[in-house]
Amino acid sequence: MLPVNEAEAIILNEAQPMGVSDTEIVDLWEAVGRVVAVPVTSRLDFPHWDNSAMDGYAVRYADVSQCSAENPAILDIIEEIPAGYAPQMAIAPRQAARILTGSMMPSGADTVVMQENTRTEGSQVYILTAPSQLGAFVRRQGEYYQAGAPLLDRGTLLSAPEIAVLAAAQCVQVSVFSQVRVAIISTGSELVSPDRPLQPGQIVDSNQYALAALIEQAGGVPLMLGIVPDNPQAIREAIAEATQIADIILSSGGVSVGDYDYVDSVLADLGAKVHFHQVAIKPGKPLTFATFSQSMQPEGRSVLYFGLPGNPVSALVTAWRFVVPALKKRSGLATGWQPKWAIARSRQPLKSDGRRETYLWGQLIPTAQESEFELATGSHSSGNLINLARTNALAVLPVGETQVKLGERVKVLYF
Ligand SMILES: Nc1nc2c(c(=O)[nH]1)N[C@H]1C(S)=C(S)[C@@H](COP(=O)(O)OP(=O)(O)OC[C@H]3O[C@@H](n4cnc5c(N)ncnc54)[C@H](O)[C@@H]3O)O[C@H]1N2
Ligand code: MOO
Ligand SMILES: [Mg+2]
Repeated sequence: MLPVNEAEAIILNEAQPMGVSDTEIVDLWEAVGRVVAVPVTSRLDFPHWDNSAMDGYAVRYADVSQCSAENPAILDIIEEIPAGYAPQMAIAPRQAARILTGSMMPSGADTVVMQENTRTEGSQVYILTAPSQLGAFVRRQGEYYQAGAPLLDRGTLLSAPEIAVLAAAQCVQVSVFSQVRVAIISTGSELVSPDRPLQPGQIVDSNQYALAALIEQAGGVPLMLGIVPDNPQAIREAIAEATQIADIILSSGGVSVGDYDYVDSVLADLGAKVHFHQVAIKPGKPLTFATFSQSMQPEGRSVLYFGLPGNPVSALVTAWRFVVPALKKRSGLATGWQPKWAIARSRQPLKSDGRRETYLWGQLIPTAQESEFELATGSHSSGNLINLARTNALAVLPVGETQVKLGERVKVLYF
């Protein structure tokens, strides 16, 4: 059986990032969660002009550098500069302007004295403390960013901080990679959608919803293709349709050794390259990974096919472990697409048969010292999805390791 890290290497090698032909322009307010496709520069310096970092007085350093409370510098206030106002007058020797935080510096002035270090009398200001240096409390034009320099690189994920940067730079439209489209197919003649009454022997198709939610959270667009019965022709049609509309295809069920497990044979029929169909992972051993190369994909990329096992926990665990990193890499992210790992102390003893890399679900709990792992209570059967609720992490026991004792460290995959 293929070790997990080898399966991961095969998948990530096939998950080639989006390229120049997969880009679109979106408005800034629609750009959150998207990935920068064309590096962004701005024509504006940041700050846009010299401005004050304090409420106080704009002065000439030479006038105030020697002053003190006993020997104040006395300056004429010639103008008041509130925020949003362009100064009209130049500051000459022994003059100052009243200035407020963020306001534009007047010409002639080079330093700001904070209000707390001054006293005013009529139209004069007494500077009681010499500024620490020339330029004190002045935010210089271009100090943080100079027009034309790279602002955001290709592959940057746009979240609140990056959106703030783009807004400040007046980039109201941004070129981003298209979102990865992920077709989701549930195979199984026993399945009914959650809105249908359940007949004896039927099972609710929870995988379609679980996987769609996961794809959406990972930044992809789920295309819910519904339930397909265990019938080779129906499965073939569904997969063939999916290859025309999706970058990644997920099916669940029908990949084990049962009489009605048709996914692998249909993939072979459709000319897919099947890279593997079993991985030494628990849960999730019957996992098929294939690629379609004769597709509508630009730049020679292939459509990735994941035949996930039908058991609800197996489907979700294998999607977390293998599908999400592949989707994120495919989406064009330059960094941060890899699985996230932590080391945590286990609050319970953990057990495995040691034969497959074993994933136990629970919660990663950050503490001020060391993170801790709280195992979900109840059965860790791959059919029990009920205790998956409120979990955010999987503790991993490698092949050959049969236990982690209470309080020992364990490697954790977290989301
Ligand atoms: N003789 C063997 N039997 C099984 C093996 C094996 O190695 N030898 N592997 C077991 C393991 S491990 C798993 S996992 C399952 C995987 O089976 P399939 O991928 O073929 O899935 P199905 O047989 O179609 O279904 C399994 C189970 O999951 C339920 N299911 C399926 N789809 C959904 C869905 N969309 N939503 C909710 N639940 C779903 C299905 O009803 C079954 O209960 O095979 C073992 N057997
Ligand atoms: O490994 Mo299966 O995926 O346990 O239930
Ligand atoms: Mg089966």
